[in-house]
Amino acid sequence: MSATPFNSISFHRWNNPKDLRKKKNGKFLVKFSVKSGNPASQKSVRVGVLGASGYTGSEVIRLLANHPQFGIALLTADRKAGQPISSVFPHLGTQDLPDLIAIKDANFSDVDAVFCCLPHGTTQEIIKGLPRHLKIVDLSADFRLRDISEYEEWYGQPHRAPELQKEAIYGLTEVSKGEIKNARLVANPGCYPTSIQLPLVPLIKANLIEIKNIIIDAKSGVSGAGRSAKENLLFTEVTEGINSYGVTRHRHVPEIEQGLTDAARSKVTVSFTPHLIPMSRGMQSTIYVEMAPGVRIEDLYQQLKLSYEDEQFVAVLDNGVIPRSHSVKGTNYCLINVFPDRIPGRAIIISVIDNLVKGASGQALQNLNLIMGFPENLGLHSLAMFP
Ligand SMILES: NC(=O)C1=CN([C@@H]2O[C@H](COP(=O)(O)OP(=O)(O)OC[C@H]3O[C@@H](n4cnc5c(N)ncnc54)[C@H](OP(=O)(O)O)[C@@H]3O)[C@@H](O)[C@H]2O)C=CC1
Ligand SMILES: CC(=O)N[C@@H](CCC(=O)OP(=O)(O)O)C(=O)O
Repeated sequence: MSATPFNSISFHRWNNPKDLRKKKNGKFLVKFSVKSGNPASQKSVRVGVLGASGYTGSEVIRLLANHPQFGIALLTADRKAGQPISSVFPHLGTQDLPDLIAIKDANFSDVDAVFCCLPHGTTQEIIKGLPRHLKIVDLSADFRLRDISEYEEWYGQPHRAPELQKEAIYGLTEVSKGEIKNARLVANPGCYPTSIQLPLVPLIKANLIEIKNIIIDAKSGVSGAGRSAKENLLFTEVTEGINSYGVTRHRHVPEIEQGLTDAARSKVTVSFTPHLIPMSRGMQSTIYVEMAPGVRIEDLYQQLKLSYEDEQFVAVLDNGVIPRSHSVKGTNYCLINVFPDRIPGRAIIISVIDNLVKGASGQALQNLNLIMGFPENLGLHSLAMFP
């Protein structure tokens, strides 16, 4: 186990009422183990996090701190291999966690499942080399597109694991729960596609909106781009401004169209423009649609309410209430609402998520819960950090 900066400090845990009742020489005993967290030895499922030194990997670790069944047995990194996680992410230093190691040095025989939090492109090769007993939730884009020629077109490189692609289940939890439960390899959706498909899929399935002329204007916090250094992500480039990117050709377009086409059973195309905005996390998609003939805004609203009435993590807000990214910060929620456009027959849909939670690590945990046969909400109870 790693040495952390906290070792030298006297840390006290006060969370066990039984211990507070113990007395010695008339004084309460309140000093317990320095480290909290979830050593794998005390949990029923041993989990590895590949890419633990990145944003989504660290978010998986944060969420697992509250998980009653999943313990962390393995953490990997690339450039940061060899370091304790506390030196990469001091906020995780209170957890009793293994040090970061390179994937080539990992022993998977004591691991039941992995979260694969690695860059797309490299992930296919790495997953291809993992032992078959592992359940895998892949957060990258490498197994999301069923058609590998589409992958090659949008990601600019050949698919390196076409056989595994056939096995992968696209993990938009609320839409594919049944398949996810039986999956070995889940392709966790991208953050933009999550925020966009959750409102649109039920409306398209119910034939309430036209499948042409769908316009999506989306905005993401900067953590969406990962932790590695890039010029366009410097503070000076991002602060006090808004930057459109991927205009006309963002790689999430085929993923969004794949999900909407499945819902419509006929080809759907969308106009999609993402933007980088000066906040660390959070995402909003504002979606402009045409309602089908004779459909009213109340019909869209009622359909969404009905579709998600039994879902814990997707909520349709009260009539007229505008979803705000603040309300989902740090949580696995997607908040949605629909509004009548001033132009008759058109509607505006607003959907917000935290890109690192429902858009990545939270949904990944929701999916692994299902794969391992647990309630999907285990470890995902946190409320929003507001403001
Ligand atoms: N950020 C987000 O909001 C979302 C991200 N995703 C996807 O999730 C994946 C991870 O994203 P994110 O956490 O943001 O990325 P980061 O760049 O923050 O982290 C990448 C991680 O992968 C490791 N790594 C990089 N290259 C290699 C390699 N060749 N071999 C082994 N390990 C490697 C890094 O190690 P080291 O630090 O040591 O270099 C680091 O731990 C990506 O595919 C991303 O597209 C999906 C949805 C949302
Ligand atoms: C702000 C930002 O740069 N966001 C990323 C998307 C994050 C995500 O969902 O990435 P994956 O599809 O790789 O999983 C982007 O636009 O490429």
